[in-house]
Amino acid sequence: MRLQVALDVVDLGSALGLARRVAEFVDILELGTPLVKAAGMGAVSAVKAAHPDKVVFVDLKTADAGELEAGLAFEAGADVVTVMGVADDDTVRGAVAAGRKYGKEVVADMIAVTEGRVARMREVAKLGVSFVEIHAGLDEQARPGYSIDRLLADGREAGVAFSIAGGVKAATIGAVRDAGASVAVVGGGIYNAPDPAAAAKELKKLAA
Ligand SMILES: O=C([C@H](O)CO)[C@H](O)[C@H](O)COP(=O)(O)O
Repeated sequence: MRLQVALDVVDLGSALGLARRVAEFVDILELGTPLVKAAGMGAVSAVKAAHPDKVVFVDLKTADAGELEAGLAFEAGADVVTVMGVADDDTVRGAVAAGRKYGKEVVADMIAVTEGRVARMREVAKLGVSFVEIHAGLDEQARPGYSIDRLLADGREAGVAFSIAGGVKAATIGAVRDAGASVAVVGGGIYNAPDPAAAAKELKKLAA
């Protein structure tokens, strides 16, 4: 299973600093949505230039104009972008069309799809996304009683390639791997750690 770090910081300097510390232990560097909104597509180019050997994942969370938004990120150097799984099918198709044009990948982020999530994951897979991200966002995680278990259950049931995001940490990354995920996404479990590099190293070992 591959390890993806979500660079959920809001300025490019912090993102580059965090990426530099953890890159050797991760497979995928994600520019989180807040970073993209704060720093723009220039941040995509800067991270790719600093880490040409890493997969650069740009969490656009596109909800409309799929081909246009995905194309902007691919032009800037993204290897993978996200489109909202809850978006219109034509938005997903548009992002996928941009991916085909640039020879890059599109992931459907299933954040906010709670009812009928497995069925929707199968639909977007048929629309051509490379895999789905089964995701509980930061607001959902903050609610009392949040558990990653439902994400894992949906992954096991779906029969499509998936990643898991939603507060993954050392205590849960083994269960993410055992559920069959291709990628574990970790944000706070790395950037909030006292030593992000040590946390990433440990997570990589546990993910293997
Ligand atoms: O995508 C994310 C979130 O919606 C903020 O943009 C996070 O990057 C993702 O949830 C991973 O972060 P953690 O949940 O802190 O591991």
